[in-house]
Amino acid sequence: MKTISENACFGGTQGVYSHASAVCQCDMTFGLFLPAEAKDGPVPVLWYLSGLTCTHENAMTKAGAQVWAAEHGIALVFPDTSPRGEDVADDEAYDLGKGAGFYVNATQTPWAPHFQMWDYIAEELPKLLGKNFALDMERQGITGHSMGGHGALTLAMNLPGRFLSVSAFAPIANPTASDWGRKQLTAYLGEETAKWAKHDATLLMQETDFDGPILIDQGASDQFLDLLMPEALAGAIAAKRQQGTFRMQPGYDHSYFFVASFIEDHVAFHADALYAG
Ligand SMILES: N[C@@H](CCC(=O)N[C@@H](CS)C(=O)NCC(=O)O)C(=O)O
Repeated sequence: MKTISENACFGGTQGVYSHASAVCQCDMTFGLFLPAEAKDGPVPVLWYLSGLTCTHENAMTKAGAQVWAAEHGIALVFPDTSPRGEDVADDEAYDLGKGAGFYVNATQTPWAPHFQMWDYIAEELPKLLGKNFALDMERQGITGHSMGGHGALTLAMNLPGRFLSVSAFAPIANPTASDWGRKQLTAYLGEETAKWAKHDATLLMQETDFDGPILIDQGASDQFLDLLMPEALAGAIAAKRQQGTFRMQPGYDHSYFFVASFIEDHVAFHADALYAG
């Protein structure tokens, strides 16, 4: 693992690190905010998965999460959204290939050799983090924006027991029924739609064992609302009688100004779950 940068931040440290990823077969970069408390022992962890076109950097510099993480003594992880490098396949469209890994393990050509973002986030990066930093991996929460909200919800629901809480900002909520989903799931996983189901938060909600709290914020003026399909997930949450809060926020669009406006609530929501008991 290589340290790219470390900056003092709200009494803690905002770091950027890179490492050779065995599952993605390339070098991967991630951001990690450690609060001051990490100097004295392991602290709880909140994952932040980013959306289309993002690297590890967008949320780290634009969401304003560190001040609240410092207040609650929680670490923040900002992973990249896809494999990187010259030999990694890409597409001309911004919503496929680099910056658009969709948090799945690709099985199809030309994506399969590097696009293993599910295993990267679920397996490889947590092991690396637990080994190298003062993090309490028994106390993890996960959040994300747009494609990252989809990643956060599907990881939490597929890995019951791993995350004590899950939240999302404008998640891609029903990708198997949306052009933000069908295109990428076909490209990465193939045309057999049965293989897509574990990557759809709305479908998973009907059968999940995840019993932690869920918080979802959605901007009512989001320019991508029809692609995100929040009403499908809201309906599934209600139908399941899942513990959860869904908030439609009038006037807010899809940007980081929206994320930054509600990140305080999300960090506090996760802190409640991570410090409970
Ligand atoms: N490529 C499109 C959409 C990309 C987009 O809105 N990406 C969101 C996540 S889905 C984002 O966080 N972009 C990076 C940023 O705002 O820093 C555009 O540029 O309008």
